[in-house]
Amino acid sequence: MPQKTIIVGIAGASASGKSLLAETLIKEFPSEHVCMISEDSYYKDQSHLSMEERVKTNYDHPESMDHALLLKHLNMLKEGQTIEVPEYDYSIHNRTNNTRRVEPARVVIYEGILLFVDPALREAFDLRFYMDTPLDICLTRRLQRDIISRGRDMESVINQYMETVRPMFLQFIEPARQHADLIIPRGGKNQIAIDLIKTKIHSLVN
Ligand SMILES: Nc1ncnc2c1ncn2[C@@H]1O[C@H](COP(=O)(O)OP(=O)(O)O)[C@@H](O)[C@H]1O
Ligand SMILES: Nc1ccn([C@@H]2O[C@H](COP(=O)(O)O)[C@@H](O)[C@H]2O)c(=O)n1
Repeated sequence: MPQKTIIVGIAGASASGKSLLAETLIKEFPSEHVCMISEDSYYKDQSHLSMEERVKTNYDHPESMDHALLLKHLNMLKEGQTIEVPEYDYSIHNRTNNTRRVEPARVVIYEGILLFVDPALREAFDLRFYMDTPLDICLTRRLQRDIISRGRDMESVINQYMETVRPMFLQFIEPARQHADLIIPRGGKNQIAIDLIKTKIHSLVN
């Protein structure tokens, strides 16, 4: 009988530590059995827009995501098929022409801000985790990260935060925490949460 694929979803505010938790979990399992996919890879294609227009997109609204493609790929992985995940480049606010090949794995960990908003998508996860990190810490981390790694300056990060990131967090992301199976405080370095999740995933896999 083919082995079941366990699909894990990690949601929470931007820079709340979702990627760090996913990366930490991956290290806890043999690499060939676990893979990680970021919801950000599924931002809608914006090739038809100018750079000036792309900057104005609300990247924290569910409409900015191609969740239909994400769900299609998720189901393909469940069926044992290989997928080509779009590669995203934050500096051009768009997908590149490249894709990343992801082979079927025993455990697939998705991380993203809006994973639990759409009912059809959130139901696809076997386990749902929500990172409960205070917003001031998220903003501080986001400022550092976006300036160092995503080609932004302080003014643009703060403007975007006030105009879309914070309002969309309050409207969509925070209300969706009610759908999580486990709320994780103190971010991706919470060793007790990591141990609990590891044990649960092991019990589902074996
Ligand atoms: N518990 C933590 N303590 C210190 N730094 C952290 C912690 N969690 C995340 N970070 C740092 O904050 C930044 C954002 O974390 P990340 O995991 O990328 O967030 P997300 O995926 O939720 O956007 C990264 O630079 C990461 O190294
Ligand atoms: N072109 C883009 C696309 C996305 N963002 C921001 O990324 C955040 C989600 O990614 P995390 O790793 O922080 O979870 C989201 O809050 C978007 O505002 C962007 O700035 N530019």
